Amino acid sequence: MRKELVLLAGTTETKKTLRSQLKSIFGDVVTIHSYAVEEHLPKTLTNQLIVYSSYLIEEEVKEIVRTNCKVIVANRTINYEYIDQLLSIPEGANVLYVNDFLETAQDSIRTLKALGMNHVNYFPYHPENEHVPSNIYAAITPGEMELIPTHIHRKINIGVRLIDIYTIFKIVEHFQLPNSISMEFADRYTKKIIDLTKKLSNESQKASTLNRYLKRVVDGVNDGILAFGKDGKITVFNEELERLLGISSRFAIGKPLNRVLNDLALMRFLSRKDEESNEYFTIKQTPYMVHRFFMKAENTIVATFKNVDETIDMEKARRVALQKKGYVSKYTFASILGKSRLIEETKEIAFRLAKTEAPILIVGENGTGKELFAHAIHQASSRVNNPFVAINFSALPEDLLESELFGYEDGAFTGAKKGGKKGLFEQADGGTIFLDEIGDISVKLQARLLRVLQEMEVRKIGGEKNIPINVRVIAATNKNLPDMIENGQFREDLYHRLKVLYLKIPPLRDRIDDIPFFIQAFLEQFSVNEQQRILDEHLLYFFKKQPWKGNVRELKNVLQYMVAVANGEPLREEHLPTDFSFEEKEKDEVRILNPELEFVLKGIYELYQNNSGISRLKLVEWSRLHSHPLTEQQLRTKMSKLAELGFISIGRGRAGTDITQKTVFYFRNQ
Ligand SMILES: Nc1ncnc2c1ncn2[C@@H]1O[C@H](COP(=O)(O)OP(=O)(O)OP(=O)(O)O)[C@@H](O)[C@H]1O
Repeated sequence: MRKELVLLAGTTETKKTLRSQLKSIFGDVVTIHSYAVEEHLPKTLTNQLIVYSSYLIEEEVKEIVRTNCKVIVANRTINYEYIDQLLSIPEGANVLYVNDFLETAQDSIRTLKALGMNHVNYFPYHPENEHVPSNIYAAITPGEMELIPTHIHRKINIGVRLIDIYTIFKIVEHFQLPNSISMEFADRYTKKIIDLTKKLSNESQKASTLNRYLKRVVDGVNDGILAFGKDGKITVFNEELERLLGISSRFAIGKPLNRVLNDLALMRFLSRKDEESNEYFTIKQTPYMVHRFFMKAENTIVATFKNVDETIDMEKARRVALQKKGYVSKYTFASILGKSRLIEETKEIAFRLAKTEAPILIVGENGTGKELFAHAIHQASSRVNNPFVAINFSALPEDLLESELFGYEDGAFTGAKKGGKKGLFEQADGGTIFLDEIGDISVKLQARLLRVLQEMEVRKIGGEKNIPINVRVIAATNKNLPDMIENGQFREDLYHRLKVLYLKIPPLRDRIDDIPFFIQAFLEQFSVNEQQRILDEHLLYFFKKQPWKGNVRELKNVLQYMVAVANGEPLREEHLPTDFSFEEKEKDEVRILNPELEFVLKGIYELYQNNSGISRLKLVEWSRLHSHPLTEQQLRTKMSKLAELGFISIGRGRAGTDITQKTVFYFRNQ
């Protein structure tokens, strides 16, 4: 399963740094392609997750980023690892902040101030800015050392600003990455923050504002965080830990661990000598995963406490809520039966399409399994943990469809539910919406649907604001949409929006090799005893000859019917449904057969039933035995007539002569 992300940055330096940051977080789970505007850009980017290093990039790349891409504009933050250098600048000094654009320089100054680094006066500087205030103590820059005016000697490189934790979470959410990745990242992030806290803990009074800021960050983390030195004295004890242990940080900080904690097992675990380990502990009836690691440089042990129930519950609650609404996909590729080359190929293609984000149009006759494929595609996609919402356009009246799809605001129309209603598009957010029987949708609704797909936004009926949505669209139809476009019944622009990717499900008659598998599977499901589980050869042969206009569904229904009427007996021809789609038509044609032809056909049918192979020589013999000898030549003429009437097929060479289902019906009805 390939997850890909395209990083677009302004400069090579930013590209490199952010790329390595992303790589360190996502490892091999997400493939990262990165480009810098100052180098070269790809021609177009379609259907991808794009991360802009800054909103300033947008203008420069908008020509190449297609609307079907999902764009995340990264929030950037000061690289914590370098920040302590700023503390060496004396209070009240003038500092030039150097960057390639005025906006990024101003932006960074804002971040620094927000971090509490406001003990100096900042002046933004970029290459087109001629004016450099006098009395500049130092120039700081996020990696743009060569842009610093030459007369300034004190240069501080604070490194390229990194992508912040919230942006990372957005990426994690987009790919629906497993919980463990976000947890691991949060842990690493926590570790960095603690690292910095430690670094600063011995700094002068000037650092106190920064420490206060960091305390806010450490406190804001959802896990309990504890740090203590080699001497056993606690140095970090965040708010979450206060809450979960019921001990105040004021009491804990500065005290030896054994005076604060009274859980012996936990104490022993925390004081272990190994570098890193995990263990579960129950604290006040709540299970926690405690992750402990050693920070060598600081000679400090750090432990994070994660509430296991909460993490699992959150995921469970989400799934239960989806299940309650029925918004989950039920089938995987394993549920799609069949061993024929055609179905194997179709599954293979579908599996590959599942890995992309683009809309898919599934085309196939009734009952071929289009819905089954839509479910399986969702299951194999990165959206598997999000809703799968299906709507059938042929099942609901027009006005209901509109409110179902888009929702409505309170009081949008008479009878509208109080408080309004979320539409299916909104409910499917983050997941997949399956638009079944798309060929049955009215022209008016087509226009509305088109707008939603173009903008990826919905507006509720009676609503005023557009709600952005993130859904993958899978549509299906048994209609010939190009013909409908020709006749003005279907919008061509909508067709192209839906048919970015295309999947054709073959009719059952084109994959008759699958019929025995289906029979076996369906009989296993329906039959009441062992003997019903095996279909006799003649019936199997007959089944293989059917045109199966209703495809797998029809086959399934026929078998279910036969089991019901057979009353526990083995299945026989007589149990076939009487209204079997083409039976009536066949009967009418059968009546025109003259006795001479019927005699020959009877011979052919008997040979077929005896499984002895059908040849003219055998028929000569058979006719003699039945007191009506015919010559080979006579048989040739009559057999061609029978073939013409569709009772038999005359193959060349080894293929030999065979009967058709018409013959089966002919004798069954006598
Ligand atoms: N390859 C398959 N393996 C197992 N069951 C199948 C397969 N194909 C179809 N079916 C079964 O046949 C029935 C019809 O399938 P499905 O509803 O997916 O078809 P469809 O093409 O969406 O039909 P329609 O166009 O009539 O809505 C279902 O009961 C489904 O389980």
